[in-house]
Amino acid sequence: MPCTPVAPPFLQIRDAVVRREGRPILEIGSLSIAEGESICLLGPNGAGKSTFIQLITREVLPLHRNETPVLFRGQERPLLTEVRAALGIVSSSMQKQIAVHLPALDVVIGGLYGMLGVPRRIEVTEEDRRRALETMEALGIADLASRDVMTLSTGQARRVLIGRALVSEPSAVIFDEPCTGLDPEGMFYVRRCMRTVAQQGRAVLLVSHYPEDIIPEIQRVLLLKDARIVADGPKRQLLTDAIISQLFDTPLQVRQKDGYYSLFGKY
Ligand SMILES: Nc1ncnc2c1ncn2[C@@H]1O[C@H](COP(=O)(O)OP(=O)(O)OP(=O)(O)O)[C@@H](O)[C@H]1O
Repeated sequence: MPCTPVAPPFLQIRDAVVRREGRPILEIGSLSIAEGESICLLGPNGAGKSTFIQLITREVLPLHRNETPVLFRGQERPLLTEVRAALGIVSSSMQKQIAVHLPALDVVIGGLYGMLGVPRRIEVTEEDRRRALETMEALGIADLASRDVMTLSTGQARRVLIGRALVSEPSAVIFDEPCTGLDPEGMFYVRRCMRTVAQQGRAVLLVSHYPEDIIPEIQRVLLLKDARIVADGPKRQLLTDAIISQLFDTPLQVRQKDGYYSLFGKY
């Protein structure tokens, strides 16, 4: 009987160590994320979350090993263009880089060219516009298309950035602390957009300090503390008072309702 080839993991990490100023700031023994799998990397400030993202995007390199520490779809030396095409990225720091008056649609179109806006040398096609508008429609933000991005609220601009990350149809989207700086309305819509991304069949790779960001579509949680993944498993097993209090070194209570989690201080 012919056997169906098994797809290699989207990401495989083995003995990856990143050192800065003489100390490890990230050490991952073994980790595998399947194609299409959504996860949340949860941890306190300084745990190594940004370094983890940069390891995936290949902006930082781990120490040399005989066996390549980071494999992308089974490849030891993938083309950077291939990695970037597969990954969309949304981060709050990106928003600070938007310092020009542009229609929100142009920011989304910029995602087709790996830029924040449309580069001058590029002639935008009708097809580009159609794709960008369709992406904005899917996220429920088509009404923002002609708005000057500098005049949008932080929450609206964050959703435009999600559109920018999605327009090139990546298979996975990294959400780097997507709700930082947002009011409850902004958080509501950003989390709803994350759900749309997951429901489109794309992997959501969420990095956050807050269990509140973990949308129901994410089942697997990785807890990062002091540069190491200290736990990796289903959220219902890891999002407990004892484990989360230990992760943040703070007395905390975790509550779950309708598939969402919330944190409360045990004052
Ligand atoms: N280039 C660098 N040189 C020295 N130390 C660094 C460098 N980059 C990061 N670090 C340190 O490595 C640790 C992990 O940093 P990282 O930014 O990955 O953490 P994080 O979990 O993303 O933090 P936060 O939640 O505050 O964004 C921190 O202690 C940070 O100060």
